[in-house]
Amino acid sequence: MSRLIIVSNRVAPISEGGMAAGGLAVGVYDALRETGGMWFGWSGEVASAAPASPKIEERGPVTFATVSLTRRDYDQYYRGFSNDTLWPTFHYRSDLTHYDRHEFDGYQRVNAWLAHQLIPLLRPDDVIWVHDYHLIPFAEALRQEGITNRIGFFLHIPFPASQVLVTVPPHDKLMRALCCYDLVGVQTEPDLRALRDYLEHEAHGTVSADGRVDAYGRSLRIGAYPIGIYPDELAALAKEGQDGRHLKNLRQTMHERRLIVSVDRLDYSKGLVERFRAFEKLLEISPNHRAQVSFIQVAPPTRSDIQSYQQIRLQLEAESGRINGRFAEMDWTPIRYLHRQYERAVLASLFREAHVGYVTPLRDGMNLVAKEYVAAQDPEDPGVLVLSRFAGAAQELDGALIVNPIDVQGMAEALDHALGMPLDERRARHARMMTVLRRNSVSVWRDSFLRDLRAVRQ
Ligand SMILES: O=P(O)(O)OC[C@H]1O[C@H](O[C@H]2O[C@H](CO)[C@@H](O)[C@H](O)[C@H]2O)[C@H](O)[C@@H](O)[C@@H]1O
Ligand SMILES: O=c1ccn([C@@H]2O[C@H](COP(=O)(O)OP(=O)(O)O)[C@@H](O)[C@H]2O)c(=O)[nH]1
Repeated sequence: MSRLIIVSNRVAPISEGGMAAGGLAVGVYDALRETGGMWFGWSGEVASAAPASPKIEERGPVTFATVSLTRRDYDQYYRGFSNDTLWPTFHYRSDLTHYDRHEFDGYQRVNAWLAHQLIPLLRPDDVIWVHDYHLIPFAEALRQEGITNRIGFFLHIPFPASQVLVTVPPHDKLMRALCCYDLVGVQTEPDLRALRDYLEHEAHGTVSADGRVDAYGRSLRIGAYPIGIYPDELAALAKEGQDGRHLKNLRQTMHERRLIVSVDRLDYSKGLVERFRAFEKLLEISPNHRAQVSFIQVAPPTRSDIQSYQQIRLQLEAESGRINGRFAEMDWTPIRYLHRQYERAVLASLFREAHVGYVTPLRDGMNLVAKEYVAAQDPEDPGVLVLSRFAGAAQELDGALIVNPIDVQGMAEALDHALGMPLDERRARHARMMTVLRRNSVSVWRDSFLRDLRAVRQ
């Protein structure tokens, strides 16, 4: 079998037990540790000069090849065009999008430089799988250097509607570059419909019913491949943590109260402010929950050098302070807002302890937390997932209470419904979702994408 080369901007921490840095790193690492192969990407470091070649480290069956970025590259490629232009637009927040042509030039330059760094490590039959919006031009850059290997691309974030995508000034260049891949995967059917729409109506290409595309003079395939988790591993992790220090401390402070839990990077796409207001609304409309329910929001910092992320942090701090000031009692704090990162094992046990998993992004490619919450539950006495219809996970998790994340009243009612749901119904919903999670595990995601990629030129 040919070697697998994974390319992504964010690479999982190399040290054992290191912190996960978001869903891409978690999902890709789970997929790669079974097959083995090489993972190439940014080391997460900003250095004064670009390295001459990647740093190579072995960890079990995975070889990590990482490079640092210069400050200019980081500013233009990562902070600028990737996270201040593409991220907000692809999450339908054109109001937060900034565009600077120099940043786009930097984005292309860094893609070409990264491709150049990878080339000496490649073998002719390697299969290359590139991940996410930071690296749309990566295959084009490899092709320009004569690389003919199979190259696939997976987009972890939503693919936006054409009329939103065309607000990015160089949308045509981006989509032309995207068509240099052999296979382009997105998370869900709605993402696939949006991609197909752009290719047919903006690029004037053709797309067949089974996903064959002819556009910009190139032939490729497109498909939907929802990323998953290992639900049984996660369940075991959650169970193991039940006697751990974190949970013991938590139980002592809860005094038998019910628990609602949310975990998200502190990102404006995650709908945190509306979520806090819906919890406030719950306390307003159902006074019986006052002093009986606590809400824990874990929200580790992310991309904090971007203004829109600084603003969401200030807004959330103000909201949690205001709501706690309004409802708190001497021995009860309604919202516990934790602006820090936790290990996945700790989160898994916290999920199992929670009566409600409260996952309400305004837009999200998938949202692995929603899947992890379900997997962590005790099947005999499971909690209830309240899930935004705009998370990719909502396409699969039909046992959740599906909400519109801007409908504060609707979310408060869903929380009330979840807190009062009878055991039989909770068990039935949970069992249904576990079946889906097992069927669409992370290995199924990896294997179906790679099967299609290996088949493209046969
Ligand atoms: O690398 P960062 O800038 O620190 O951000 C973390 C990651 O965030 C995004 O994750 C996405 O991938 C998940 C797994 O497929 C998916 O569940 C989630 O909906 C996405 O938001 C981003 O796409 C990654 O590139 C980042 O590494
Ligand atoms: O403090 C934290 C917060 C999150 N996560 C993990 O980071 C991933 C977040 O992925 P998701 O798809 O939900 O969102 P993303 O951050 O990728 O947008 C999940 O596996 C979480 O368990 C973690 O390990 N520690």
